Amino acid sequence: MENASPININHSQNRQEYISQVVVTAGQMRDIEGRIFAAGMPVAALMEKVAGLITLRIQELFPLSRNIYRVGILVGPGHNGGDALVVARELHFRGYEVWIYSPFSKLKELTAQHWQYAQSLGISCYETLEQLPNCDFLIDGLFGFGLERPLTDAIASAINHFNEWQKPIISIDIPSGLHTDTGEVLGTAICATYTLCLGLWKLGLLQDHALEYVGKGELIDFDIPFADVEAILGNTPKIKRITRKTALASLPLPRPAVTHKYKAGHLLLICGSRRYAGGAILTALGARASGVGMLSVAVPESLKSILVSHLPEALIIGCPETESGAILQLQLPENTDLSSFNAIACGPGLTREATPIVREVIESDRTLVLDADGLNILAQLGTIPTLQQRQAATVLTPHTGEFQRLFPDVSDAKHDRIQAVREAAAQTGAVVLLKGARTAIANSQGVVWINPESTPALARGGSGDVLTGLLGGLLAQAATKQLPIENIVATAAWWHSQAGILAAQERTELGVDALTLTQYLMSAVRIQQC
Ligand SMILES: NC(=O)C1=CN([C@@H]2O[C@H](COP(=O)(O)OP(=O)(O)OC[C@H]3O[C@@H](n4cnc5c(N)ncnc54)[C@H](O)[C@@H]3O)[C@@H](O)[C@H]2O)[C@@H](O)CC1
Ligand SMILES: [K+]
Repeated sequence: MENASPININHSQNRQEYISQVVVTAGQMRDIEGRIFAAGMPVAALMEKVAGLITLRIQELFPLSRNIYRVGILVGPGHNGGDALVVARELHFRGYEVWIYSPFSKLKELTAQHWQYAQSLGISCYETLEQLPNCDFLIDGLFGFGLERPLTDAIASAINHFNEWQKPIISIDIPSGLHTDTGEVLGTAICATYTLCLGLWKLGLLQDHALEYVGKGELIDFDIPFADVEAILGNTPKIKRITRKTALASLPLPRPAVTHKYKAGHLLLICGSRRYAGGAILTALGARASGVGMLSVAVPESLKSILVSHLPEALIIGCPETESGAILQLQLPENTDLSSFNAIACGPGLTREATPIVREVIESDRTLVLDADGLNILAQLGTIPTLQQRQAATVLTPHTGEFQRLFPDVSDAKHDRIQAVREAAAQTGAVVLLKGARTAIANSQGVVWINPESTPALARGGSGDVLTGLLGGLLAQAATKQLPIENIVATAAWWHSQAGILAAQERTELGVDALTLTQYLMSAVRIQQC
């Protein structure tokens, strides 16, 4: 996975990979576009090119060979509307039955010219909703990255009206009504079936609250020169989408021909309580799937036999326990201390009684993953600032609730998850993985990875425990390598999601319990490697 070194974008075979990683804000896109225009590309020519590509994609999605399609085109005042008008004209020439709707009295100059030309071609144009004909699908060119303020009531009710039609909607660049950076709904928004994002992925499309509006997101590459992207984003873009290629690059595959179990990493899991025995098993099964060379699992003594029966290959360490069955004290085998391990993952199922254990692992000099009760205890201890002083990497893996308890004073994680996870990483010096439909991972230098593909099938108890084990196992194996920690965390998030997607394909979204998920981890990687 590229991070420390710049992505080599000078080879054409790398273009697609690079383009699929880059994520931009509205401001960055405007600056990139500004450079292209300043270099001499006419605005109208670029609009023609982009709209031509959109038209081709629409023809693939709704081929005339199958049907005679009637298309409604929604046109806004800016260049998003201009794109839509060029698409309207092209679809009209290709034989689609097209009508245009635009309620705006004032259009940008280029958009107004296209409107006038469309009218001259005899395409029906409407300014009000009342007499609109029926259609088979709609194209949304109301607003793109130029939407900067909440919608007026009139536009909002028009958008609601079209959503109620329940026809497929193809949004150009971004569903109208969404904020390009935060994905926030600015009043109301088009519920798209497809979003054809232009040139580079817009950040808002990767924010959780945008997902129900985006539909299937696709990128339309219109040959933005690398130099212009680099000039605005720098050599290494700070916010990136995890791709298959970047994720596979941080996997410990292939294994060296000559190795032994201790060279393949030694992970210590600290998890479980009498109340939450299952969490310990799931965490350990996640770790098993990582291929880690040696797995030790510290659990309360009363859980030892059940862990042994599920994981005969692991070293199960039974620890003294409290009256209610939480780990009272870490009791490692003779000649072993925390520095004997390459990485430690601590938290699932511990209960909040295990406070001294969490304190102890934070004080260790080992790469540390804190999850679940590990995070709740951390929030109670109020030791977040001390994480900066740790001698090894720390990874925190909160869901939104845990995040809010841990970081009450950072930006609202519900409003802008990317900003929130960045602030949390800067505050702690840790790599922070904020779980969600689009899990986001940040390091303290502001590098962010976003997992662009997942499944709601993973929204189930125990799924996070599997991730913690898997991540711990990958970190233990990477201990001797020079890979950035956030890249390994991104790989774990991607792998976990891919297993969920595969399991959901075979078993439906209802069939992916956490134990089943562990059984799909290996096949998910095997399929992705092919
Ligand atoms: N980035 C690029 O390189 C390209 C961009 N193009 C298109 O251009 C779009 C951006 O164009 P624009 O900058 O003109 O912006 P938009 O078309 O997104 O809309 C901006 C217009 O809407 C108005 N507006 C903003 N908020 C409003 C609100 N709440 N209610 C009513 N009106 C509001 C603004 O005053 C402005 O007139 C992109 O999304 C894309 O579709 C393409 O044409 C060509 C290539
Ligand atoms: K749009």
